[in-house]
Amino acid sequence: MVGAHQDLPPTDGMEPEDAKSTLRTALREARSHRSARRRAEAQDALGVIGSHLIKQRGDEVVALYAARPSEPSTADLMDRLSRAGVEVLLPLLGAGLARQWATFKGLDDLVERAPGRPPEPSGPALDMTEVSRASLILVPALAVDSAGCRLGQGGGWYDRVLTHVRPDATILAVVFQDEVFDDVEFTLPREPHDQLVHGAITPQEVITFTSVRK
Ligand SMILES: Nc1nc2c(c(=O)[nH]1)N(C=O)[C@@H](CNc1ccc(C(=O)N[C@@H](CCC(=O)O)C(=O)O)cc1)CN2
Ligand SMILES: Nc1ncnc2c1ncn2[C@@H]1O[C@H](COP(=O)(O)OP(=O)(O)OP(=O)(O)O)[C@@H](O)[C@H]1O
Repeated sequence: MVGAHQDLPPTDGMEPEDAKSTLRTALREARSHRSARRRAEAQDALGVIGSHLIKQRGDEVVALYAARPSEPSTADLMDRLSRAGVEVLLPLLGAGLARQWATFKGLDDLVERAPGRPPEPSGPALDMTEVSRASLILVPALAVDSAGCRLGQGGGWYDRVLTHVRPDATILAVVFQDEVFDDVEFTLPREPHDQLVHGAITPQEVITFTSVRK
């Protein structure tokens, strides 16, 4: 089910790159208005929904991300998963924006290397191809549509990394509920390099996009 979504500015006739940039500005602006209380509630709810899903699926290795303050917080989910013995892989950017992973070892181990950068685990660094060990990949996104198109932060980090997932892995975008769009009403701009996702997880529900084939 795809419910009510937020209103976005018109992007008709724009090149996909420009349309993406216009939409990112609007979506980031909307995120900046979420109160601390709503963010905390979303963190708890995502922890409950995500850990239930993963227990049900029986995933042993899950790729996730450590959230920046404006993103749906995965702190509770990472903590629950690692306590349940699930290996959680997190992006490790290092000094540059390297595409590597490292295993989550606890919330205390995460460090924000510079203001605005995602918190990172201490390592050791694992090659980006290690994502092929994960049966579930939860990716950050600003928005997603029901055709599986995901709008990210614009660095192309995930588009490159997702080329290494195993063919039977499930990829879900992590978004707030009003960032899920029904593609009949609104399609996100798509470029040839964009990797499709199979569904979305929000603090309210897990949504499977039936039209996206593995
Ligand atoms: N939590 C999280 N981790 C992620 C991603 C993401 O979207 N979210 N990525 C998805 O691709 C990759 C890297 N994304 C990055 C996103 C921002 C900056 C960064 O340093 N941004 C700004 C600060 C802007 C701000 O204040 O908001 C900077 O350049 O200073 C670096 C990497 C991998 N890890
Ligand atoms: N597989 C790829 N190989 C080379 N360049 C790529 C690849 N995927 C994406 N890029 C480049 O990365 C840039 C950003 O892509 P895009 O706007 O789709 O990012 P995004 O998916 O929103 O960001 P992110 O994945 O970091 O959240 C583009 O300029 C694109 O050319």
